[in-house]
Amino acid sequence: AVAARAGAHTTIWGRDPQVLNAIREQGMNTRYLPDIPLPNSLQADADMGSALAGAQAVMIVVPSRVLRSVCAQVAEYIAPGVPVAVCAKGIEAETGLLMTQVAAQELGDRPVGVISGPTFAHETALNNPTAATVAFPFTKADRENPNESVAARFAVSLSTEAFRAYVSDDVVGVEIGGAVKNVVAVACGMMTGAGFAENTRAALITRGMDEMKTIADALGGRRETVTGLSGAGDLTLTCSSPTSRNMSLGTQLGQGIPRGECFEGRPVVVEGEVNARSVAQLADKLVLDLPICRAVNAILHEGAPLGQTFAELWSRPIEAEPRAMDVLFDHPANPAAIANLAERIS
Ligand SMILES: NC(=O)C1=CN([C@@H]2O[C@H](COP(=O)(O)OP(=O)(O)OC[C@H]3O[C@@H](n4cnc5c(N)ncnc54)[C@H](O)[C@@H]3O)[C@@H](O)[C@H]2O)C=CC1
Ligand SMILES: O=C(CO)COP(=O)(O)O
Repeated sequence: AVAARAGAHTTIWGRDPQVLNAIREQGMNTRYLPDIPLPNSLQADADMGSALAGAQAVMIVVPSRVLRSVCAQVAEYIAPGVPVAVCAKGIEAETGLLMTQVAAQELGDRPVGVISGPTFAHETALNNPTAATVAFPFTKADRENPNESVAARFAVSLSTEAFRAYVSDDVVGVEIGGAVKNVVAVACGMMTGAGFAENTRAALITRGMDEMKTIADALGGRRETVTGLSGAGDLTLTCSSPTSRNMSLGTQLGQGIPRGECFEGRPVVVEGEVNARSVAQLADKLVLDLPICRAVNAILHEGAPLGQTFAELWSRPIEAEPRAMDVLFDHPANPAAIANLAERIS
């Protein structure tokens, strides 16, 4: 919808013919965005071959667990050199690869980048003022003529009076923000569901951002990218709103609702659930200190009790902030404090 509003000839491909018919005939995505009028110029096509015929640019917006298979299909239909922007937020569970790395494996030498930011789908579709970051690797030629870089051309093709796109060359930094903020949002939800409020959430957001910087740094991204739209921006959005599926899952679990009964048993894409495990695996492999992400993984995937795990998180030995202060304190955790807080949470 954003690309069509910006004047690009845009076709959406999908699997559900009913949804595609509704987009074509009623100008509405009746299943995912009911009641939001979409631009008349937006085309919809169930045949990927004809949807992609002559495409000059592609955006892939599917859950992270199916990105690889969708990229493999897309590769059959697009010409060499056609740039692909990945909008999925995640880290592949089996390989630990970022979404652009997965896409690059399937798409050969086509330029691959990412579009990410604080962009709840329904608000974006409503044409509310929204901003996001477009990141592609920059070549020497791009630096000499940035207007012609793939990232800038994507940004221009998406710019409307309400949608503002920023450009970056830090693909890793942008991707880490989008993937890891979901895990932190699950943590924020858990503590909100357990009955705590703004102080707790602000602490988790800030310390979660520190974990995002640690991962970005370890993978070759830039720490300052994490303070931008795709990091701090999306973290703030997702950790502040029940609209977020990640925050909402955490809230339900924090209220003691069993996983199978969350979302009233409906299947809902909660990227942070899968990604908690991917991030914990990365932390093991790269020996990273990521206490919040590890706590979420332990609760979701290792049967750790929510109250005890958060109490242990809060009673860790004191440490420096910022980490760059580079000192270590020797101050053991207090078992009585852990027991007290654990009891209050459960
Ligand atoms: N919904 C949002 O506000 C935002 C979502 N994202 C990211 O976009 C990605 C997709 O999320 P949503 O669109 O919200 O999920 P969704 O569950 O609302 O929709 C996913 C879409 O992917 C399709 N799909 C699922 N499996 C498929 C397959 N094997 N082949 C082809 N299509 C398939 C579904 O039919 C559906 O149309 C996620 O990584 C999410 O984190 C990013 C920014 C905002
Ligand atoms: O990534 C999002 C907004 O930027 C959507 O967040 P949820 O997947 O938690 O709903």
